[in-house]
Amino acid sequence: MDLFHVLGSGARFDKKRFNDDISLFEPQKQKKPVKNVVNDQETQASLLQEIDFFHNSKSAIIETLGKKQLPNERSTGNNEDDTDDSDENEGENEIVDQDESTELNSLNTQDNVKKFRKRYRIRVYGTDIPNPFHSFSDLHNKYEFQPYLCKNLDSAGYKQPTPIQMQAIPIILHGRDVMAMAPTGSGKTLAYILPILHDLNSHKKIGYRALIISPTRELAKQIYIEFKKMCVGKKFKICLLTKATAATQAQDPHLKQKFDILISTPLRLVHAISQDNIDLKNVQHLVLDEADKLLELGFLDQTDEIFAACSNVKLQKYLFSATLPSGVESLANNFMKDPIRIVVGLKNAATETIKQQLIYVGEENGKLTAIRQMIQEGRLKPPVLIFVQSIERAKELFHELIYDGINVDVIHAERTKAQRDSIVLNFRQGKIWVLIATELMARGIDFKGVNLVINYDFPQSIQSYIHRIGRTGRAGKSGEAITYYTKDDAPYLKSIVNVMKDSGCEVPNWMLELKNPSKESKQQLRKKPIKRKTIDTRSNYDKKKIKRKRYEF
Ligand SMILES: Nc1ncnc2c1ncn2[C@@H]1O[C@H](COP(=O)(O)OP(=O)(O)OP(=O)(O)O)[C@@H](O)[C@H]1O
Repeated sequence: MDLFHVLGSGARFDKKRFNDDISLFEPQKQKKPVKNVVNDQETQASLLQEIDFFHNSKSAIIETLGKKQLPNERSTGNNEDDTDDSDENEGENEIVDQDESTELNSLNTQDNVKKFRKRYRIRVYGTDIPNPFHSFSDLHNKYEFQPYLCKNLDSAGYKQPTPIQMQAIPIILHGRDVMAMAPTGSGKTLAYILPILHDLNSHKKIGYRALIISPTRELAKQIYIEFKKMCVGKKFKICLLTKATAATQAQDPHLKQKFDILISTPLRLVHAISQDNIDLKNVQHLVLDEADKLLELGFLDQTDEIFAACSNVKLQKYLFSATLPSGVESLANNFMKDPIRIVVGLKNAATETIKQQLIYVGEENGKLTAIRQMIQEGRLKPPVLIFVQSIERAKELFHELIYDGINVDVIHAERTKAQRDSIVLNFRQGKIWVLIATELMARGIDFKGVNLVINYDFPQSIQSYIHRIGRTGRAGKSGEAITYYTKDDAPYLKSIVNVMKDSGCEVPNWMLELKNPSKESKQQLRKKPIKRKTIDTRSNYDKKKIKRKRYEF
């Protein structure tokens, strides 16, 4: 049976209309190369030069500096840069001539290091900053990475490090705290996994030595899988803290010593700490993935408790996110030790491979009309992620779209864990074409092939916008994001317009001339979403008719 039939069972499809999409799920056909959304050739060439981190380009092997000459590799100067936020994005578009690249890759002078960073749009702030590295083979040559790591990188198809990896890995290896901000889908996970595994060296029976905190269990699971992938050939013991694994460790105190790495959400971990089921005193590496989320009011107390439980004097802390607002950075400075800040690309900006659009839909029901039009015209190219602002609205939208003959599902915090796991898996495998989601799915989740993100409901903050649309356009691929707005959303439009402009999207002049929303109104929106009309476009007669029809089958 062809894969399309298996995946589409139970749904009504117009095979003619969705012919292009069906071919996506046919394994025997070679996928067409993804077209870059940037049309202008010159812009495309320069963008590719900057953002093509995932390209399998030929790399000049860095000159081997012999065995661990760690101190000599550092920059000699102090703060390479230390401007306030408004100036941080200046000079972003300067690109280093490609001819210079081979020379730069040797990174043997501070001038080359500076140019190298500029080329990869890496900015660093702090004192005594270690140099970046250029290719994964440098990790073996310079830092004596064990062969199993190089082998696993190769098996995963990771040929070239991404800019955040180039800079964060050496900094962590030099024992420093890090605050790292890099675009969505740019490989931040691997940027901390590799140096942690290298430093842990091998399995030891002394209890947890690395701890990774993630705001959602879906992301925690994804991180766990990535760790596992990089550990093949090594006997590290990794624990993804769940109700079940916490209970087992509670029953058998010896298990506390068995694991090297712990991955958890804050609430689950705080509960385990309070029950005395987890001992974090040997933790040397603490990662806050999606750090700005974990340092928001809702999570702050829990994060604080976790910090208190990590009492090892040698503890290194790492904050990673695509967005780190200035307030969060100041807060972080209070608990980090002489941290180095890394910013890749523009600060708090969207990934440049995403084509972003703002669409005015008038009233609330204009949104469904717009989606239905896309379905009818065959423009809704799966896989598609649709974000709404509440669980209630996710359910409502699901009950509308389920009757539109598309393979749709919905994910939110009220679904059971088993349902959530199976939805994520089915969406990854292409069994679900359109997934309606709440903010739960906005951060970190790596669905590689998402073609389109629709912000059905206007996001409540810039950070939310950047993370939501960042579910597409990952790992150098192109993607599309559409944000619907109504009259009620109009006062906040300019915030999104600014992000679009900064990430190189074309924006009409009238939008650029809009007024920025005030700080107060932004704060208000962040706290409370706009009140919206229920999503319900069908008459009772239609609903009964549809129900009857389904019953007849
Ligand atoms: N060096 C590399 N070469 C090729 N692909 C890579 C490399 N590093 C990571 N990837 C892939 O890039 C994708 C995105 O990585 P990751 O999920 O770590 O992004 P991220 O920066 O954490 O994004 P987000 O901010 O959305 O959490 C993943 O599919 C990962 O496997």
